[in-house]
Amino acid sequence: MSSERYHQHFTISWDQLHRDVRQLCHQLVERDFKGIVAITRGGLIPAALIARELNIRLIDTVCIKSYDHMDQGGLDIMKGVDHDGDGWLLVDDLVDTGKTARAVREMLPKAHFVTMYAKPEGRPLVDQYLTEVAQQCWIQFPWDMGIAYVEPLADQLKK
Ligand SMILES: O=P(O)(O)OC[C@H]1O[C@H](OP(=O)(O)OP(=O)(O)O)[C@H](O)[C@@H]1O
Ligand SMILES: O=c1[nH]c(=O)c2nc[nH]c2[nH]1
Ligand SMILES: [Mg+2]
Repeated sequence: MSSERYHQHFTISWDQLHRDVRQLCHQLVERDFKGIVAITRGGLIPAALIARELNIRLIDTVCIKSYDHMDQGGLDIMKGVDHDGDGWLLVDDLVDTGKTARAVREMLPKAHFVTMYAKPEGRPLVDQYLTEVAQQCWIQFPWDMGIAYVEPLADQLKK
């Protein structure tokens, strides 16, 4: 699937992400997890912050790739885990079409699956998420951005 389906950007700063993780953790803190399984690479960042909030030290990964920037290709699963997820917290940054989530759910059917952000197509595949984002929005994460100079509007208009 190609990038043409994304018509808007939903930009998330490091501050916003950190606040969102803490908010999601309020809904998780009463539960007792054996550990976290992070879905690389996007899930690693929220997983590290969640681990700090919930005081979890045991962290494993499912290593999987679906997108080349905005273009979705075939799923490439490089590493799985050797259990069904019972008692584990499964973390990804977002669910979009649900293709990644579906594959990981098959591997870990008993895990409690959370994402920070969820688009409508993929939302039914996760147990919990914090914020819903429109399907046509590309979520722009802070690790994919940098601080850059922006020309004053008046100068831009002179061109
Ligand atoms: O619901 P889907 O349509 O499957 O999309 C969601 C997945 O896509 C992104 O990962 P990506 O494959 O881009 O790899 P990355 O985490 O290494 O950036 C994102 O981190 C999710 O894992
Ligand atoms: O950074 C990202 N933003 C998105 O909206 C998205 N959807 C799938 N994969 C994604 N990666
Ligand atoms: Mg990912």
